[in-house]
Amino acid sequence: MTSKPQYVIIDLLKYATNEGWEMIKVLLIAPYQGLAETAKKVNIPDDIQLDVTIANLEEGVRVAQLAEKQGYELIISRGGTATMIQDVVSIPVVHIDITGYDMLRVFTLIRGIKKGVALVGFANISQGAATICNILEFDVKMITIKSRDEVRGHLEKLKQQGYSVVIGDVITVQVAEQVGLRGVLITSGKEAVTDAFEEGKRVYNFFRRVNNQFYYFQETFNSMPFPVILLNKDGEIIEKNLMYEQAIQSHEIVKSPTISTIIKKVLENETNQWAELEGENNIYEIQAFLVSKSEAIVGINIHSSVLKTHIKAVKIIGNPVHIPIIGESDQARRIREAVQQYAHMDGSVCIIGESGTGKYTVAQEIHFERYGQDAPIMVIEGSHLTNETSEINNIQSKLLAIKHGTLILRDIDSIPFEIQDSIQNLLNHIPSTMKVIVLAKESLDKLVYEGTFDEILYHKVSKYSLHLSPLQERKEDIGAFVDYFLTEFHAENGDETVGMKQEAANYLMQFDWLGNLSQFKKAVKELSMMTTANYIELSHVEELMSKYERNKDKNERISLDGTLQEIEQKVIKQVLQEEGNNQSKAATRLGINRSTLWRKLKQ
Ligand SMILES: Nc1ncnc2c1ncn2[C@@H]1O[C@H](COP(=O)(O)OP(=O)(O)OP(=O)(O)O)[C@@H](O)[C@H]1O
Repeated sequence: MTSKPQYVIIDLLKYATNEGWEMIKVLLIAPYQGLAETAKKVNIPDDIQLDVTIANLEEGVRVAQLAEKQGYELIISRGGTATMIQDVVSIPVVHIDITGYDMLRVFTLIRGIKKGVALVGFANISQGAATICNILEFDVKMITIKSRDEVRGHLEKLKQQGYSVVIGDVITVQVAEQVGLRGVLITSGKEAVTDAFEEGKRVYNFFRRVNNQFYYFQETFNSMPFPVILLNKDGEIIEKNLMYEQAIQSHEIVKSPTISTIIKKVLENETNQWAELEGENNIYEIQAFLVSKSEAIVGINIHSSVLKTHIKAVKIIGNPVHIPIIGESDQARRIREAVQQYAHMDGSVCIIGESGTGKYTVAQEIHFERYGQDAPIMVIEGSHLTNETSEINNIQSKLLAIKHGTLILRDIDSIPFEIQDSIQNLLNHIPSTMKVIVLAKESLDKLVYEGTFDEILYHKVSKYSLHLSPLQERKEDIGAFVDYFLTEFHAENGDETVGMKQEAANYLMQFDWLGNLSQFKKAVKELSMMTTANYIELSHVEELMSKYERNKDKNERISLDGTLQEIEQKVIKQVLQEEGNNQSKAATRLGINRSTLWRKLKQ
């Protein structure tokens, strides 16, 4: 036995048989010369193309790494060399076991030596050996090691105790020779090598099946038509698909604080999460899902990205929030009741009201009552929809991905007639678990009557309806809205303004607020900015409202739509209104006499 096996690469002995067969390319790395010789003598299965090389421990590892690169599909080796190899290669490694025959052989070899024999090896050797020694009544000291580093210490101690022969694996024999003991190697016989070939075939076939599956998953992952990344709990990328590499140049997505929040939420709640994420120039829509709870891995699909300058027709709100329905008016109470009722009923809801009356807010609240934050809201802006089929398809695929949540379709009354058909089709294929809420400024039945709204779509979207009154019909809520909006600005901007004097609020109530809550909220914001003290005073309101009136006067132009007679009617009515219905004054301004004015009014 050579203490340092020579480094023979790969083609030491070649046993290629059965060309053209689907052969498994196997390399046997023999830690000692005799094993290579044994391999020559066994029948190699037809489907194995075997090469044999001799290399021990570190050298064995180097050979194995090279072999993997050269296309070997399976490695067979023995003892510590096999264990070290399996830690560094990603092809299967089969161990040649030490069998009972091998033990018997070695004990028979040394049967003449009656004393001073020890066996040093890992448990797989020492336990079997102990049984055989007992049966044969051999006096052999058994030492079980857990690591090869222990070998030298044990052998030195054995030497001091007068032992002269040590049985063991390659490493034991090598060290024995170095410390001055006689080493006897437990060799592997033909049976063990034959068994290893059979085991190799079994392991290889299993490995190939698993590998194929992994390959299909890898291919699917890579060919997904949208970017996907897998992240660990610290937000580090552990896998990314090709689309991600091609489409997302910068790392703005992973660096965003939204990502760490969403990862935390997915891991805690074990549910999918949606979010919109703002990059430098783009807005990304992302869906996060749990990949592995135990390893804390979260996947992120990036569904779309649009330039910040582009107005989007679709948006997904992943974390809807609760917005209280403010006020003590009958209308406010009625809305609160309706929210409760509609949230727990299936079927579409149509919310109708002038611009800024709070339709979208009420729709969000219905969602929140129904799902809380457990499901997302998909918002479609009807006024931004175009009749591009890709847009409808995009909405459809997102809806299917969401499955569960609320679809809010804003401004349904402004969807062009030619797209209404596609919308109806979209709603027909919507998952039944989605709640549909549509918002309109005009009554849909009126539009159906006028022929500008599809009747089937109308029936589909308005199982229940809710009308919101303009702000001028619920002026008693103005005070509550002022307080609510001031609190909101306080939280957003750290405003010092904490309230409004009663006379200032009373003054606000005198106006019509044709833009309803949207306009009113803007006015309260402007007032809170004008105020340096804690309370908004009457003087602030007067100043702001006179500015509004001046602008209104400038903007109030009569529309030139209609026939000449209709335009004339509009002019007469406007002048009459401005002159406080005083017909003489109006006639003088219009340059006509009173009877002509009267006749024209009757037309
Ligand atoms: N109950 C409420 N509590 C607090 N704020 C509200 C409430 N209702 C409406 N608002 C605020 O008033 C503004 C207009 O509301 P919202 O967008 O819901 O109205 P809308 O009728 O959907 O408007 P539009 O028809 O113009 O789309 C928003 O800024 C919203 O935050």
